[in-house]
Amino acid sequence: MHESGSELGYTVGENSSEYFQFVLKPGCAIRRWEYVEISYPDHSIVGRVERIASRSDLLKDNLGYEGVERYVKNDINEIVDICTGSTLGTVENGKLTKSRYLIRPGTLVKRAGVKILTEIFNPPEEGALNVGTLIGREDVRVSVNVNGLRRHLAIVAQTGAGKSHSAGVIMEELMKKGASVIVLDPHADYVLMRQGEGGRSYSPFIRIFRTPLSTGRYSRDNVGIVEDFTLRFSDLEPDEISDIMGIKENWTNLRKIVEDMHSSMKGLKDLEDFMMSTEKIPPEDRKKISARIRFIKKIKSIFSTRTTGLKDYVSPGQLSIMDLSGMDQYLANYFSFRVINEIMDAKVSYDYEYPVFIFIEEAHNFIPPGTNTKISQTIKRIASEGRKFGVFLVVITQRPGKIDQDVLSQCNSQIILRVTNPLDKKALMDSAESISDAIIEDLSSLETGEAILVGEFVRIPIIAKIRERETKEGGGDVDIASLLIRAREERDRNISIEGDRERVKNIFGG
Ligand SMILES: Nc1ncnc2c1ncn2[C@@H]1O[C@H](COP(=O)(O)OP(=O)(O)OP(=O)(O)O)[C@@H](O)[C@H]1O
Repeated sequence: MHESGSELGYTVGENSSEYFQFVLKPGCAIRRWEYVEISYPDHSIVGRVERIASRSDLLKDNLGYEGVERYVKNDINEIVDICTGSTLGTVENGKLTKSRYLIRPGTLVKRAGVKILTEIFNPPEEGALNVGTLIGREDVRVSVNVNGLRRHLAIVAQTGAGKSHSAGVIMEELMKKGASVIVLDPHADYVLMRQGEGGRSYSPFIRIFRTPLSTGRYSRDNVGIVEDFTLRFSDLEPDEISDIMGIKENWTNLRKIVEDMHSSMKGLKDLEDFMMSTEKIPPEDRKKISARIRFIKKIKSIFSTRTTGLKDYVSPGQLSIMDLSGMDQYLANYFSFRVINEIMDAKVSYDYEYPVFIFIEEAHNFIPPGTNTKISQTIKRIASEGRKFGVFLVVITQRPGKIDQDVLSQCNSQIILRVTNPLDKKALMDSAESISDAIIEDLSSLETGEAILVGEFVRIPIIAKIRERETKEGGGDVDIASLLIRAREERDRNISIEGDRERVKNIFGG
C-alpha cells in the first residue's frame, strides 16, 4: 500500500468543480478508484481517480520498432501520465458537502489520508453497519447507515459474485444492533450461520425453522437445532387450504369445492375431517378435487397440533432463518406469505414495537414481473408502505431484470456486485437515479466480493470490498478440484478392493 498523504502530482488543463485532471509525479504508482485529496487552508476536496492514461508526443504510432527502440535506448523519456478524477465532495469542519469550489491548474494533489477518508466513509454514528473497506485502501473501513434502510435495500449481482456473503454481513451487523431479522432462504444459504468460531457468538440469537417438507440441504447434524415450522389444520382458512393444495388463485371452481368441503365440516376440523368431507359433496366435484386430495394427504407432515407463529420467529435481536430448501415454489410462497403477512399485520396494529428486516433470497422467484400472487402482493405492499410501520425489505436477486420493477425501484439503497448481463444492467440503471453510467460501466470489472454501494444508506457512492464473514457461510462455490481428488481416491480404493476380491477368488476358487 502506498503512503497516504503523499504527493501525487499537479492539476493541469481544464478542471471544474466536478472533474479535475492531474499529471502524475514520476515514480508514483496509482490505481484506478484510488482516493486523492486537494488541501486548502480551510477545507479539502476529496476525489476519486476514474481514469489513468499515459501519453507521449514523441513516440508516435507511425514510428516503427527501430525508431521507438532508439528513443528508449537513449533514455529519452517524455511520457506523461494523466489521471482524471471526479470530486466526491468538500470536507469542511469534518463534514462532507457537495463540492462547489473551483480547482485551478497547478494545484497539488495528494493521496487521500486515512483520517479524511475515515471521516467520510466510516463516520462515528450509532447506526453505522461495518460492511468492509474501501477498494485499494484496506486501512479505511466502510460503514453504511442503518437509517438508510428505511426505504429498503436491494443486493444485486450475477451468480457467484458474493450476494449471499454480503447479505450475511448485513445480517451480522443488524444482529449486533439488536434488530429483528427474518430470512426467507430457498436454498439454505444461511443455515450454517451458527457454526464456526465467529458463528458461536451469534448462535444464541439465531433460530432456524424448517417445514417437514423442506429437504434441508444440510443435515441436522451439520445445522444443529432446527425447529419445525408446522400448521394446525383447524387454524387454516379455506383459501389457505387451497393454497397448500396447489390450487391456483384463478382456479375458482376448485377453490369453491374446497370452501364447500370446509363449511360442511363439523367439530375439530382436522385434516382427517377435511378428507372425510369429500363424502358430503356431489360426486362430480369429488372427482374434480380427488388429485388435490391425494396431494394434501402426501404432504400431511406439515400439519401438527400447533401453528408456528409470530412470537416464535420475531423477537428483539433475533435472526430467524426460514429454510425453504427443496420445497415447490408455490408452497415456499405460501409459507413465506404466512410469515411476512403476519409480521405486517402485527406492525400495522402496533403489536410489535421494533423494526423488522425481511431478507428475501432469490427474490425474482417470489416477485417476478406481472404476477399477482398473495406473496407478491404482500411484498409490494411492504415495499410501498412498510417504512411507515417499521418493516424493511432486503431484496436479493441475480436477475434485476426479472423482478417486479416497482419493488426494485422502491429499494433506495443498493449493494451491487459484479453484473455483466446488459439487460440486468439496464434494469439497474432504470431502477434508481443514483446509479450513473459510470457505475454501470464499472460493474463488469468488479472482483468477487467487491461492491458498489449506492443510495440512501451511504453519503456518496462507494466502491468497497465487503468484509469477511464472522459466521459460517453455506452454499459457497464448491472446490471442484479438491472434490475430484477425493473422487479419484474413492475410485482407486474401490478398484483395489475389487482386485483383492478377485485374487481371493483365484486362490480359494468360487
Ligand atoms: N467479500 C468476500 N470476501 C471473501 N469471499 C467472498 C466474498 N464475497 C463472496 N465470497 C466468496 O465467493 C463465493 C460466492 O459467494 P456467494 O455464495 O455469496 O455468491 P452469490 O452471488 O450469492 O452466488 P449465488 O447466486 O450462486 O447464490 C463464496 O465462496 C464466498 O465465500
